[in-house]
Amino acid sequence: MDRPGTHTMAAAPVVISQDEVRSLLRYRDLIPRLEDALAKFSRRDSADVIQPVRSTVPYFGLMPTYMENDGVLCTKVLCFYKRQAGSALPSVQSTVLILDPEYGNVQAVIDGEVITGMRTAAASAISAKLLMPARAEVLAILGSGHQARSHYSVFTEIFTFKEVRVWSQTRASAERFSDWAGGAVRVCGSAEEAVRGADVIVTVTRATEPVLLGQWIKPGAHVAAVGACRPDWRELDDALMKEAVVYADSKEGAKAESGDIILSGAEVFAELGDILNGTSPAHREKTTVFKSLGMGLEDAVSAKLVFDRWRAKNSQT
Ligand SMILES: NC(=O)C1=CN([C@@H]2O[C@H](COP(=O)(O)OP(=O)(O)OC[C@H]3O[C@@H](n4cnc5c(N)ncnc54)[C@H](O)[C@@H]3O)[C@@H](O)[C@H]2O)C=CC1
Ligand SMILES: O=C(O)C1=NCCCC1
Repeated sequence: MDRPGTHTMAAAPVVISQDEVRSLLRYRDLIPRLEDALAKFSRRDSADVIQPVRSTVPYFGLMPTYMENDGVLCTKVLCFYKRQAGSALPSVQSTVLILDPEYGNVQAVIDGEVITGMRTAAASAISAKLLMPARAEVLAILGSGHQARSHYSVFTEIFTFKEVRVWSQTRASAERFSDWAGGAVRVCGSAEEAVRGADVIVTVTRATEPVLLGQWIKPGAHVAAVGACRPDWRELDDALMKEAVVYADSKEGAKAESGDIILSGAEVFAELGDILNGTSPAHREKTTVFKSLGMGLEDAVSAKLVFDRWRAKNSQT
């Protein structure tokens, strides 16, 4: 593409692999940037963030974000394809593109898997920082796949739990997860056993029917609900959705995509950004649910961090 007045070709995009993303992205850098971006999003100032609800056709989603004041133009493309039995591929495959906001050329093509794992877990960790009870001792994780691992990593990096429990569809997969975590995780035989008495519960399953029931939950617990991102899928039952104070990453996203919200008729009380802006209270003393759908904004912030680090590293050599 010719840049106005120069008649030179735009540089070819750089390709940043999954291993490079893993070496460049750190939760300690990502979390404060995500907090800042979520707060900006909730102020709804279009010069700060324009991020529509994900646009989808069967098996494919597009997640664009424009941050004029920060000079960020970005989109994630994601595909939900069936995996072959035994495949190590994730259920969702994604790529993040960074574009030059002035000229529109693609500057970087970045593998989306590590970004998706880390930014989703970081958003859940932010919800827990804001909403979990003051003395949180027990963490329960339902599900043992890709998101379970990133959630375990960030929750044990930034909080200190006395006990971490996992439940999964099969005992073997929960045991593999516990082995991966160095054996520090108690494998539970049922979801109920895992969540009874837990202070923080993370649901990271591909369930389409509720796996977490309100009757099992300790009053005041915090739930980060990450799966069930389709309008007819559930992870949480009506009792929990109606009893809890429900927060979301984006109210528009939650109302369009979350079966737990749409089918239970629960109200979204506030976004995480509203708490960060001080415009809505964090009801730590009550049972709370953070309904996470995932935002293009989170990918954009993560990808910018990766690209900035990549450029700094590669300009020195
Ligand atoms: N909120 C967000 O930003 C994001 C949400 N997701 C969602 O999070 C969930 C987990 O994603 P990954 O860890 O990448 O998937 P994964 O395929 O790696 O792991 C899924 C886990 O769910 C379990 N599972 C599958 N069906 C189940 C059922 N019927 N009942 C109970 N457990 C079941 C599997 O055994 C496995 O442990 C998915 O629903 C995915 O769509 C994924 C990325 C971002
Ligand atoms: O935000 C994402 O990325 C995803 N959200 C819902 C499920 C698929 C991936």
